[in-house]
Amino acid sequence: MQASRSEGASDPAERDAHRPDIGGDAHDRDAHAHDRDAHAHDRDAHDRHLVGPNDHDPGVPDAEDPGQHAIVIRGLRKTYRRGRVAAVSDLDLTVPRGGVHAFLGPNGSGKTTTLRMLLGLTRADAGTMTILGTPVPDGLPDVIDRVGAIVEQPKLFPTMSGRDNLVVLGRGIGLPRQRVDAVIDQVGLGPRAKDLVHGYSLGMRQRLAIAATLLKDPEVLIFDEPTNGLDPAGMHEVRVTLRGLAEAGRTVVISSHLLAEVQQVADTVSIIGRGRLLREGTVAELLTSSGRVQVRVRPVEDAARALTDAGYMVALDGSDRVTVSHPDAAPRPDAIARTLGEAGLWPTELIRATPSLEDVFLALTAREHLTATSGQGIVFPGDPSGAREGAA
Ligand SMILES: Nc1ncnc2c1ncn2[C@@H]1O[C@H](COP(=O)(O)OP(=O)(O)OP(=O)(O)O)[C@@H](O)[C@H]1O
Repeated sequence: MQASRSEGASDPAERDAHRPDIGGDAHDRDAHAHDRDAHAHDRDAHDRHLVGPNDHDPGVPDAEDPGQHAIVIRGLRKTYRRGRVAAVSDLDLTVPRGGVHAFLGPNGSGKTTTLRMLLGLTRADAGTMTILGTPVPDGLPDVIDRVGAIVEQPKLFPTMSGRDNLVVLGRGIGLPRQRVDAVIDQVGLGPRAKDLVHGYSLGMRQRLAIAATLLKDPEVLIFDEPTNGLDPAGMHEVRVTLRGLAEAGRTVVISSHLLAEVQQVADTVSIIGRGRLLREGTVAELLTSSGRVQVRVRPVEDAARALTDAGYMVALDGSDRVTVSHPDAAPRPDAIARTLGEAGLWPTELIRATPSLEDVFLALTAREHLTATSGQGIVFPGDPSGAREGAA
């Protein structure tokens, strides 16, 4: 594994101390040190947990054979500040082999913590994790050469050329120079490879970091927020690079909260909120199953009742419109019209609305947040799961 600054540190305490940007204030670091102590006490119990494939969920194919997936996580948990901050709570995650998988969640939802646990950079409190079928963190030495990752800002030497940076890294792990040229080509840095890194744009630096992870030709690539801080051109460069890597047969896992960006590059997605899985599937499935129909009808309350009685979910926004969704599949306008007609109600307008990934994400994560903080049933316009509570 290359290119992540922390990965060279083998002692867990030292690795955590290198964490530059999360919980970075002194207060948090102290709290974190306490956490480490507390966790050291129950490491035996923890190690018993992290020994192999999930055995709680026998019906799920990956539970039977995690080897058929790039990454399988079950029941993963991590708390900080002596249990007061739950960063990850019983998280389940399945990343298929091949393609780009986006790991999505709002700020603070536990993405980085999850990736760090997966890579052995911080310890889980409970749960099982496998990479390419190998239980981690115990089996990391067996699988580490098949994984490349960037979870923190990689260290590049700005006064050296991009190529020389890679030569130094390659030499350190005994790779021939030809391998450096190959990875430069793979990320499209060729024409600028001999320029000094301090003249590189952020997008070029990120592609250089990605090139460094490719030196050992890994099957699985894990990038935490790879387009963070990039301008649209930089994002485009990185997106093209990620797509190219996936098309060459690798599994690329990216964490992100840039939804429009992800929609253009990902094949599969998992969305988390407050450390829990909210939804996973292909981008196409997620968008199709989240389709809605907007119906203009009066009186809206009667329409909402008729539709919820028929198994639909309905959100009201105070106008004469209802937004209708269904738990299993996108609702059909003709079926909605029939249901309303049977109740003696006549819609004046039915518009099929296809959500963006951002709509799906916002609906899922907003509901998660507000339900957790208020404990009330809430109607979110367009949020299928919240809608029934409000309309019923
Ligand atoms: N070392 C730490 N000490 C204390 N709390 C922490 C530490 N690391 C993370 N947390 C807390 O755990 C939660 C999850 O953080 P994490 O960084 O994993 O989320 P994230 O989804 O990656 O967020 P972002 O998108 O902002 O990077 C947050 O509440 C965060 O403040």
